[in-house]
Amino acid sequence: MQHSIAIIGCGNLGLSIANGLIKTPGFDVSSLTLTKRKTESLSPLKKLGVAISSDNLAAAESADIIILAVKPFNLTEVLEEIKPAIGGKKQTIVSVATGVKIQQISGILGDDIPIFRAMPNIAADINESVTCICGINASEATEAAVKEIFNSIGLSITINEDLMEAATVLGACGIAYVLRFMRAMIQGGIQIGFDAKTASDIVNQTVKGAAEMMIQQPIHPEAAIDKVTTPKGCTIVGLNEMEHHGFSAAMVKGVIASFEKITL
Ligand SMILES: NC(=O)C1=CN([C@@H]2O[C@H](COP(=O)(O)OP(=O)(O)OC[C@H]3O[C@@H](n4cnc5c(N)ncnc54)[C@H](OP(=O)(O)O)[C@@H]3O)[C@@H](O)[C@H]2O)C=CC1
Ligand SMILES: O=C(O)[C@@H]1CCC=N1
Repeated sequence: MQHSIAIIGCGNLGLSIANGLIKTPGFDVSSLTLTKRKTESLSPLKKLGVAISSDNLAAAESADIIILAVKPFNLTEVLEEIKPAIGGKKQTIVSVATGVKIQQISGILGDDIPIFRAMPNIAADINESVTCICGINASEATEAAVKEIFNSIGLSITINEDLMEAATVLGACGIAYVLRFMRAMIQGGIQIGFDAKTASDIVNQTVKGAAEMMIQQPIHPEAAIDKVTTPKGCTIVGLNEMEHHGFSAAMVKGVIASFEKITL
């Protein structure tokens, strides 16, 4: 039986998760409730049969699995608001809030509640997220149900909670890093002669091909790069010029800066 799911705080990420769930073959849209305070932006989903509400407590009461997708600074008030609904039928809580520990959530809701942290990214919208997950107090069946949700919107990976901030950087911030890289490559493509649309088409498929190749043939990226870099050729000249300008160093330093922003 499909679990009923409430997504509380349906903004950028919550909506991506909702869209991914709705696109999942066999997903029963009537099992999904989405909340936010101003619900107008969710009206297209209402037409699909999804329940839309600004009543977090009622949404929590009616759901088996409650995904909390508000900003970290809104989480405490939302937890206090839904607390009366939690505990009786032992709903499962899944927080995607950056940097908020399970202990902070159980401190409000209770020590015996199944609580997960999940870190998806906005590619959930097209069922291509990666979602790192950790949790407490969950039965095998409950954990399987949570993983089923995130596997339906991409790939889920179970990790220890102490890696959750690193997972946020690599998977959730990571999609923005990749998009910035793509933008730069498109800009380069325009400078050497393509119109923006053609440059984007070439870059999109090139990045998709590189990612798909690493997924299907998981070798070290540098081993694949060796296959492209003709001695004295144009690829190595371009790569070396990028490194002279700090390409890899900039990426590593950016990853660390994001990590420090969450952890320090
Ligand atoms: N964006 C991303 O790529 C990622 C975000 N995250 C995390 O996900 C969470 C959401 O981020 P994001 O989607 O970007 O943020 P958004 O601001 O886009 O979404 C949060 C939503 O919560 C709603 N909201 C605020 N207060 C309440 C409330 N009391 N009750 C119900 N809804 C409320 C807001 O809508 P309204 O004002 O109408 O209520 C808003 O649309 C954050 O904790 C973030 O750290 C994690 C990974 C990736
Ligand atoms: O930038 C942020 O704070 C959130 C967390 C990961 C993605 N967006």
